Amino acid sequence: MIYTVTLNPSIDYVVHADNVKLGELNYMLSDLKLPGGKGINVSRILHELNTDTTALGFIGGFTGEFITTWLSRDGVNTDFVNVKEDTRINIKLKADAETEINGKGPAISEAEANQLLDNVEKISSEDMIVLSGSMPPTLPKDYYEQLVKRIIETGASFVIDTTGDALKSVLPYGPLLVKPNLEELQQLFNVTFSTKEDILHYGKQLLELGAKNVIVSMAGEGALLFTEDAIYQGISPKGEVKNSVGAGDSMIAGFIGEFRKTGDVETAFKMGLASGSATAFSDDLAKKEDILSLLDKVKVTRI
Ligand SMILES: Nc1ncnc2c1ncn2[C@@H]1O[C@H](COP(=O)(O)OP(=O)(O)OP(=O)(O)O)[C@@H](O)[C@H]1O
Ligand SMILES: O=P(O)(O)OC[C@@]1(O)O[C@H](CO)[C@@H](O)[C@@H]1O
Repeated sequence: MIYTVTLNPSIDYVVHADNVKLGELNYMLSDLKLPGGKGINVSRILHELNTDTTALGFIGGFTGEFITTWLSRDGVNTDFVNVKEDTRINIKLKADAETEINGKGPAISEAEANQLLDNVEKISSEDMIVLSGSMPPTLPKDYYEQLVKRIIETGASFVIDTTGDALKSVLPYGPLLVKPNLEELQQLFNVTFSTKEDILHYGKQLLELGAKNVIVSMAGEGALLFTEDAIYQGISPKGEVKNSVGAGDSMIAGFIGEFRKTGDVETAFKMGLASGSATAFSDDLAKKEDILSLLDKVKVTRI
């Protein structure tokens, strides 16, 4: 089983509008409400690719109910800790450019936080767990590290997709995969990249700090995969971008789902690239047939 943990799920409110003017009344062209949050997106794609998955995390209120109803209707297993306050709503504005306004998230009580820590202890050494996204503000700063310590004790492997100190603090525990995008990698090391060599240097740094595999995702420019043996460059197919929200999560799902089946990083990377692009080319997350149809168009070379 691949578990995912979303500490801060969301309803993603996708709004299409033309010529948005701040300070004036604007009308939407169309809108769409989707279940969101990085781990939930990973579970949705894993399920789409017929991999067993259960989404864990905190869920609350009418917004939380929207998410659980949607996931159960789609057949995605969940085992959330119910919290008192409402799950957040994140705005994804599609106008001339893509603009995102993410909520902070609900307050999580100590008892609720402890319940999730206890729940992750129940997974087995055969399982894998993906920890993704931001933390609601009331959780202790070291909450990801607390989770990882419990996971390590079970013998399960873990993947983490978060940013800043929370990511840095768990690298020594040996995550199977981390996947910063370019901006997140620059922020992590407080640097600005000017050459490809810079990206290669800091990607390798993440391996040195403890990650077993690193993907640096670069949106339409594809991605780089760093393993202990080699570095691979992945080129994404071109297409019409409809909604790139969740492209990174889809990439993680494609990679780990395939890696668990084949143990082969190159095949897994291809599935990750195809899944990321297929989501960028869809309004919602990608469908299985879209992912598979892009597989032949993805190029991976060892550099
Ligand atoms: N415009 C695009 N065209 C083709 N493929 C894309 C595009 N945007 C994203 N992808 C694919 O998805 C992968 C992940 O995208 P990206 O680097 O934007 O991740 P991210 O910043 O983590 O995204 P998000 O936070 O929205 O999930 C890319 O490496 C690429 O394979
Ligand atoms: O605020 P976070 O937790 O960093 O990111 C949350 C989020 O932007 O990430 C997903 C896309 O990756 C969306 O479904 C969701 O709205």
